[in-house]
Amino acid sequence: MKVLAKKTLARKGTPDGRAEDRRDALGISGLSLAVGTGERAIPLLADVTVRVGRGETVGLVGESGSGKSLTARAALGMLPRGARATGGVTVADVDVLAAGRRQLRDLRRTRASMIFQDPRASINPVRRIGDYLTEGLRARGVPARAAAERARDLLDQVGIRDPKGAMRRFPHEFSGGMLQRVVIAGALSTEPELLLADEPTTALDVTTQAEVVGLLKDMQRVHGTGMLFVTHDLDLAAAICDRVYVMYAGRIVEEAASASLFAAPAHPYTRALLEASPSVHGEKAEIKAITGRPRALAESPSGCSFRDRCPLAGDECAGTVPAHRPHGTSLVACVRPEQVTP
Ligand SMILES: Nc1ncnc2c1ncn2[C@@H]1O[C@H](COP(=O)(O)OP(=O)(O)OP(=O)(O)O)[C@@H](O)[C@H]1O
Repeated sequence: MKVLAKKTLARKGTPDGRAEDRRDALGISGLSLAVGTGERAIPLLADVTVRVGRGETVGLVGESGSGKSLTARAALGMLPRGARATGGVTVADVDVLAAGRRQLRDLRRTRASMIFQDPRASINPVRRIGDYLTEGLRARGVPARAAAERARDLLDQVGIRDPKGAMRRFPHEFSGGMLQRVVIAGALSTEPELLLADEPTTALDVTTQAEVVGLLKDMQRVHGTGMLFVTHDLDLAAAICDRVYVMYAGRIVEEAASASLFAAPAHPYTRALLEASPSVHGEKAEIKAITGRPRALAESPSGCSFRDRCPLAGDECAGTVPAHRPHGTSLVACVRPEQVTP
């Protein structure tokens, strides 16, 4: 991992107008990422700023390839091999981009946890659930007996029947939904400040999805953890998050409180996402697919990355990348948001 330059977070401020706060669970500030060098350099993220307050639930939403996972992983210092990063990333009071190996390992063990789409990919299949759950606690110096007691307690909290027996079982003995519950228990075992949930319900059936989302919210509330919830599903994000960041082609294009995002999207891409999704909030006359295909940052057009798919695009969208500006209660990177929400 190579860090080119670090901006001073305290000076930078955040898109929601607050000063960056060292006590935030997560502060990503002006993060840009690229792999390769010289003419072969491929930009992956550009000027991404995301903040998650303590105990807050924040959504990161966009189509496939928009850069959501890269952003979430950067919070743990997990950058693509050979990537160059500029900007700042802090988790609680840890400067992630400047952290050494050991500090990053400690951060991942105790202060920030990540849950992935497929629970089977996060658990070693030949280790017992009890070992998986007590590992982080033991690393924190909790004695074996107390760690086991805490693990059983957590299993109980996430709705696993017979926690004592479950500790002795192996991952293949659980269904996908039950195993994701175990992973959530593991992720919260050390009371981390930050939980990164990367499409945690996408691999589950609809009923189990709802249960796991409900459980995540409950657990997060009880433990006071800040959560970055990564999803391609804007309806789901708006339903469970306090605030949502919408990402397109490696950039944040809109940030808003969930309620206002739904009622008054300010970016044409946000509106297109809403029109393309079957709403959980009632009836929609028609589902409209977004024309064209999603772009990665490296292949996006100059100026506004969305302009080749945008029904409102004009000449002024081609020149420079639109800066974030307030519109209603949103912060939006579009030159004509009043045409999206008059
Ligand atoms: N190591 C890498 N080298 C080159 N390109 C990469 C690398 N890692 C990711 N990318 C590209 O960066 C873009 C963003 O990837 P990312 O995984 O963050 O997308 P995403 O929004 O999470 O999508 P999905 O929902 O499909 O997981 C994609 O176009 C991806 O191909």
